[in-house]
Amino acid sequence: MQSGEANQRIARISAHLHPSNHQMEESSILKQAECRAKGGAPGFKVAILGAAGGIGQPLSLLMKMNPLVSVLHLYDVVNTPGVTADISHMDTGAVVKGFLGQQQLENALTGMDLIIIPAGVPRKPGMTRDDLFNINAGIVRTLCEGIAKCCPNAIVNLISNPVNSTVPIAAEVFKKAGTYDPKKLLGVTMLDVVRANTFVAEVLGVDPRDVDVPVVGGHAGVTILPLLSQVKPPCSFTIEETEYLTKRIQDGGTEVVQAKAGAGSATLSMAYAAVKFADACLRGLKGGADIVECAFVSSQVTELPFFASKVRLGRAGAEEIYQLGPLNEYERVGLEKAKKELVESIQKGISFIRK
Ligand SMILES: NC(=O)c1ccc[n+]([C@@H]2O[C@H](COP(=O)([O-])OP(=O)(O)OC[C@H]3O[C@@H](n4cnc5c(N)ncnc54)[C@H](O)[C@@H]3O)[C@@H](O)[C@H]2O)c1
Ligand SMILES: O=C(O)C[C@H](O)C(=O)O
Repeated sequence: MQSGEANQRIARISAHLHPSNHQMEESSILKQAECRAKGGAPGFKVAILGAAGGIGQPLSLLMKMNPLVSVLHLYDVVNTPGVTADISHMDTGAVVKGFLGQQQLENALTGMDLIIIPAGVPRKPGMTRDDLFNINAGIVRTLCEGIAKCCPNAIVNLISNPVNSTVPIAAEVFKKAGTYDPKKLLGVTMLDVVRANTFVAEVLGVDPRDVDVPVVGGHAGVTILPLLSQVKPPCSFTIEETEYLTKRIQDGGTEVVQAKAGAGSATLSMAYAAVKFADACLRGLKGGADIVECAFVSSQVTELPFFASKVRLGRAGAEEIYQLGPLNEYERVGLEKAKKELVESIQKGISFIRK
């Protein structure tokens, strides 16, 4: 080998092993990923925005393991070189590519089928999710402006809190850009369902994988409304069990925030829930039948413009939104409380963009 050629090779390997933030675009990691992506296995292209965070990292890991994903774009304003280098070594099919900072957002988004957004600050003890509004509303707006421009047909899974307001914010951004498709904007409430399945299974003494609890309304405190009268397999609860379960499911996020004592909110169970939901969206995109999950979507199930309920996921996104079904008296009272808070959170999100 000529010495010039050898030096170039060494330089390439060195860039691969030690990509600095500034080298993100040029590093050989990304060049290799591009090469493989061209000839890669068929599958969906997924971007995670906020990929270096507490949720973002385990979510990126789990999406790299998903056989439906062929290309995985990891975007954040910090630390994506390290996360990308690390995850790209996993011997699974998806080709991983990292993007750092606002100037690389458009490249991160272009061509994507599904965007998952866990970007934003988490709660500390004593805070409500609404206390995150001032910071996270602006982050979600910027990211959604990018989506409207670069991948207006992508399905969006929005995790950033307060979901009851960030989903209306995203809808308004898309409306303003003329790209809004209500079927494709889904607020992720899957963690409430995951928790509800777990806690109900504990009370019943059964395997949580055999339990299905619909959780409707929204994603904050009393807006989280588990429909315990509709649990599958059919079962009944005493009033004490109903009160215990409803409160535990509604306060599940706070339980984790307090246990983490200032170090953030749920990340690992959230990454699990986000992947469960994203996988359902991808199976829907692929044309799978009978894929039904709960999500916070544009809705006519109640008089509110957005509401979480069971939706059927298909090629177009949330293709069908199911009615709530028969509620008992306890749930009817809970529904009224949920709607009272939801209407304000939704309006706050809408006003943030329309103001
Ligand atoms: N929907 C749910 O069920 C649910 C569950 C848990 C957490 N959350 C919410 O998810 C969000 C993230 O939580 P976390 O624990 O991962 O927080 P985190 O602080 O650990 O990570 C957030 C990441 O977002 C990144 N970020 C900040 N601004 C950004 C921008 N403009 N563009 C791209 N990335 C940006 C940060 O750099 C960071 O890496 C919080 O708002 C939290 O409340 C929602
Ligand atoms: O509770 C939080 O702040 C995070 C998230 O919404 C959750 O439910 O865990």
